[in-house]
Amino acid sequence: MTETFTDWLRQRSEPDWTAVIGHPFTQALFTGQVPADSMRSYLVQDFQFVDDFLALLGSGIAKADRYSSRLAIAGSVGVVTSEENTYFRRAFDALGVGESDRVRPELDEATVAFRELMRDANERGSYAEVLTVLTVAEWSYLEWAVRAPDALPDDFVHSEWITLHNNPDFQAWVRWLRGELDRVGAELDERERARCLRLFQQATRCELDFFNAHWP
Ligand SMILES: Cc1ncc(CO)c(N)n1
Repeated sequence: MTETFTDWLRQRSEPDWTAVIGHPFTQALFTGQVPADSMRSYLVQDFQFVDDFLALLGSGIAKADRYSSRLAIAGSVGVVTSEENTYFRRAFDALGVGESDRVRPELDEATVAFRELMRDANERGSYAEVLTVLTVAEWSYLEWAVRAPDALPDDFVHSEWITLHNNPDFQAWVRWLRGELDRVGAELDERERARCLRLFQQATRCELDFFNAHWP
């Protein structure tokens, strides 16, 4: 038996996990058929998600048990604050998103739930628990994005959201996150492993609710 900790977590988060990575929102994204209103509301909410996600990456850097791990997480901070940040700016310009919706939009229920989960992990979670939430967010996004066909939609708002989550660097980052959680998970006792599982399941549910909130 060579089931890794992250495989174990994912398998026990079905059927939600599979519902996330094959969500109709992502299928429509592949053909550029997410209606502009849905794409706008999704990205406005996601920009707020990314703010808390960035804070959680900071928490991971602080809690990591070694320098090489801090470096790996810091590399991802670089992407979120550069490529991904400029994507949001350009997409908001293209979609006509006003200043207040960029800075302080009214938050959906799904965004609030995810925010609370991330803030809790940030403030009270162990390194393993922080990694668990980061892993769900990144691994699930890689898994839907790798399902994209070779021919991407013309509109960069759609196509770049796919390629941001399906490129060699992002694949390597997710591979690192899983390996790191497998490494740290091997040291956990049963109670701590169970806490990670509950968090993994809750975060997966949050991902599903997040897509559902922007899909009819
Ligand atoms: C809701 C959500 N989950 C995961 C990601 C990937 O970090 C994202 N951008 N948004």
